[in-house]
Amino acid sequence: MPDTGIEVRDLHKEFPVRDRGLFGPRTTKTAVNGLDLDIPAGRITGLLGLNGAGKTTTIKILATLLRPTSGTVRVDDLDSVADARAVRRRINLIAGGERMVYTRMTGRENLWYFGQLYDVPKRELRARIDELLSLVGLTQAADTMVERYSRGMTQRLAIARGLINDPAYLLLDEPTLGLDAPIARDLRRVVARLAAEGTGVLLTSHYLAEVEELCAHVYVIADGRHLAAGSPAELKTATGSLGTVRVTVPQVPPAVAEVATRFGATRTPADGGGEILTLRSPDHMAGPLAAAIVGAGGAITALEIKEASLEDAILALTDGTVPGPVVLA
Ligand SMILES: Nc1ncnc2c1ncn2[C@@H]1O[C@H](COP(=O)(O)OP(=O)(O)OP(=O)(O)O)[C@@H](O)[C@H]1O
Repeated sequence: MPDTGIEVRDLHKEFPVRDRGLFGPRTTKTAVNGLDLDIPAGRITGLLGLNGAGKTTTIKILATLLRPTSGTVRVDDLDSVADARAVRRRINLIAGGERMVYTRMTGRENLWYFGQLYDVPKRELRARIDELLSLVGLTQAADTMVERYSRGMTQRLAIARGLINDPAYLLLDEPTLGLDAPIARDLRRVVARLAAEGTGVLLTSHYLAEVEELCAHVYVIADGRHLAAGSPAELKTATGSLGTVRVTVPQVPPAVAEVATRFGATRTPADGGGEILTLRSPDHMAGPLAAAIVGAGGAITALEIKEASLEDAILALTDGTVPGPVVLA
């Protein structure tokens, strides 16, 4: 089967809801409103948006847990509604914060059970379970009932469960939610390695640093609609998100004050004496500012550059500062 990726076209999902409580009039809530997404093999694709933007609904449709109201999802050219069984073999879902394993079974029993659900051949399954338990650091706790696991251990088991069928496509909905920093870092490494080996990954996360570290391409959605797409760097450029350059100087003679004014830098007293000149600007302005200060006879005691973050870009997009949709090449 060719690895053509996951192709989402004009996806819509409406939920029937009742306004004003149980006996109110029936209406519909549109959670996903015409999305197009491409999740190719071997790439980590991000899906970002504020609370209620439609991310979880989209991921659940891709995982075949929900049926779309209209539109199509094709996984390696298989239709996710008509060929749902075959699609399920090729995908898996890891959702942080949701109970995805059985507490009245051991870790190993859980993986055995889910492996059988995915039709993993028994002789392969035994070896794969050992491999996955070791990968998520649960070898010692393999035969302990999950109800005795800590939250982090349960989440690690959910990660192993998500990999049990060696999925071609991995859907990650807040996968590091509630994980300790070292375990979250290990998970990011595993995900990066899987993608490098050809797995297609879709990631939603509120930790934008994680998205920035992992994702080659990011879709930003709001109210179930497309708002912007591109690499984290492209999104930052498109929204004009600025970094911060901070230069500490021991004193500000008139020529240096004039440089600060010319660059539009703000001046604040530094803790250990002197002043800090702060410039909100693209990162590449640090060099010219420092050179101008030295050229004006000033001295520099510290120089700090903070790059623009993806968080700034997403905030700019979702608070309406940048009128969407933003079109990138
Ligand atoms: N079963 C449902 N019935 C009615 N409305 C729903 C249902 N599931 C989701 N919604 C609504 O659809 C919209 C999208 O929800 P969804 O959970 O997909 O958003 P999200 O982007 O994942 O948000 P979050 O970041 O908070 O997880 C929300 O307004 C939500 O209230």
